[in-house]
Amino acid sequence: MAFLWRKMATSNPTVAGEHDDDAAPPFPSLASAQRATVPQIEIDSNDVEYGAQSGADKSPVTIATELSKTYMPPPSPPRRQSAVHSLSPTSTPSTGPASVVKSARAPRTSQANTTPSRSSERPLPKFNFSNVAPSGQLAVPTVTAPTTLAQARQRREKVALDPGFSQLDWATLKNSGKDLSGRPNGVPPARITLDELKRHSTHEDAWTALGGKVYNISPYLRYHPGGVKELMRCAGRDGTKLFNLTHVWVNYDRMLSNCFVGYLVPRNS
Ligand code: HEM
Repeated sequence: MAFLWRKMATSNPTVAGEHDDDAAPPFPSLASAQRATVPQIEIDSNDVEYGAQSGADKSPVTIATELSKTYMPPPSPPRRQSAVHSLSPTSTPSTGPASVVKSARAPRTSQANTTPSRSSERPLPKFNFSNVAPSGQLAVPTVTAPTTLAQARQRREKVALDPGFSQLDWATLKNSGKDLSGRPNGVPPARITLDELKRHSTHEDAWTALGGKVYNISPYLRYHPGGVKELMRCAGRDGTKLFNLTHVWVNYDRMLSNCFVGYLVPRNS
């Protein structure tokens, strides 16, 4: 190794010019600080081996290559021209911070026209129409019309209640504590037969039996979300089955507590 250095460092330029094999590598230069710091170790060339190959047998090109590997040139200073800068091909590179910010700005329209990566020039992604209905609308499940009378009856009709007759209004009226049963004050709940029940089947005087209890439903008629007509279907009779078929989840006993008239009893009791 040292032999090679000595050979290169002390070689006569004239001779080197004549014998290019002895030319020093272009870097570092002969007067460089790197060369000055290289330890000068006196080693006989016969003691130096590069693997199985002796240093004396190596070509100058190989030697220069290996030396340049040992002492690589310092990296070049980082350039201020970033990748963002390449978006603006006409701007000149600068090293100041302000220029960095400037170079990071989006290109002007005239300049951007020369940039092929603009989103407006990119081809639109292909849309998959397989999940679109033939009509052009999204294939959302549609509501099918009832096919049987039973289905039509099961579908509930929305009834527009008159102002002041909402469920909240009914709750307010009920919670007022007013007796809505129609019974004279102080009269205890009656024992009502089916014959008696049948005699109360008009809008102004409508009774129905639900779960063995008879209620005066006339005050509730206009509050019923299902409408007066539907509610009147159970007037003057036992409406338990019809009620449960319609909306078994409704707590009728609490809703109609003020409308309680009496208990339904067998005909001959
Ligand atoms: C006196 C007993 C009854 C009471 C206290 C009552 C009360 C109610 C209440 C609170 C609702 C709203 C429930 C909900 O939307 O989930 C309702 C809805 C309804 N009720 Fe009644 N109901 C009675 C009897 C009946 C009867 C006998 C029928 C007819 C057979 C009927 C037909 C309906 C219908 C069709 C709706 C649906 C209204 C809608 O969805 O807008 N109800 N009822």
